[in-house]
Amino acid sequence: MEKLLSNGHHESLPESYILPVDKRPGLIINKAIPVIDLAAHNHEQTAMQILEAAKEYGFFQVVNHGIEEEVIREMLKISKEFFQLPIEEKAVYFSEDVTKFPRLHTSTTRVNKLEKKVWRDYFKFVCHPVDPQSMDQWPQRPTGFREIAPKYSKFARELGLKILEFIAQGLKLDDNYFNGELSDGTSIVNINYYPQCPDPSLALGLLSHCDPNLITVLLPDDQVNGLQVLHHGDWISVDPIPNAFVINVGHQLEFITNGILKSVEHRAATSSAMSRISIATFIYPSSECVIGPAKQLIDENNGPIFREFKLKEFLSIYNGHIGDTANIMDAFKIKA
Ligand SMILES: O=C(O)CCC(=O)C(=O)O
Ligand SMILES: [Fe+2]
Repeated sequence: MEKLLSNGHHESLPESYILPVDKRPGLIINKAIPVIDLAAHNHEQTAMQILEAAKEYGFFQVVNHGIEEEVIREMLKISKEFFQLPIEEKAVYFSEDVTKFPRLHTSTTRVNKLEKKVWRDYFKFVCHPVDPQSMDQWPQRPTGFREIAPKYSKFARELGLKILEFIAQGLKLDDNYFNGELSDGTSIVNINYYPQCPDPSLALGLLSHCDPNLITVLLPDDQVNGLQVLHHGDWISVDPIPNAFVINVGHQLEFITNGILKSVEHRAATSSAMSRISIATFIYPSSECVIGPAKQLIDENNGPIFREFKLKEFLSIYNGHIGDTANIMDAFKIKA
């Protein structure tokens, strides 16, 4: 079993985590992603705010989203406690098989062509559809994991679907446009754990990437920041707002909106003072559905810029070009 970071003691940064100079976290620009109040009365205005943020930044935070604070607090708590379990207890979830869920893993050199590691352990599980039989493979410890994790992820997924409804309204599509097969694939929750890092200036918790799915609902640690988003060539840091969620556009939403919404590069920096948790809920289209620009967004002045495909084809290209967004998008562009 590859050594988990979360059970090690790290006095200095091992060579295998030291990134080449151009990949290291550098200058951060003092800008912020938009914050959107989901309880505001004027729904049409909220839809427009979401649309503008998703076009300009590919990212925004949402407040007054309706998910109870207690659920959020408990999910962050059990997530931290999970990574603090003794290695023997966690080892049963560790697997090299990427198709296995739930699955615990750490960074590997395999995931990027740099042959460098990133400062992160993670635990992944499927939150939709929930198969009651597979639940007995879920962690029994920390206490409450089996109750809190499904409850939290159901709410997080519903929040994602609600945002998709606003996006559909903003784009003048049918309100239910994203319901059904476009959002009904396997949803995955990824609990990221970034231990205290001996030298955050030389390493990253996650390299720059865009998410492969439709839309992501991210609960960042409320104690320490780490998420950074690329905006017109500048890296900006997302400062956590207690109880807020960060929403980001995945590759599939960029394809379906014919490039109107942007899937934007982001990464996770580490901290020398504290470990950090983030919990990402990824909503995916179903594996059978044909993905491509919405017909309603195409006219004689706006031709389709992406071709149609199925998720399996996308994922094989995405996984073969991890972090190389230009090449991934290019594989689906219609050439003039
Ligand atoms: O840790 C974070 O804030 C970012 C996580 C992320 O980008 C991901 O899991 O895809
Ligand atoms: Fe991501």
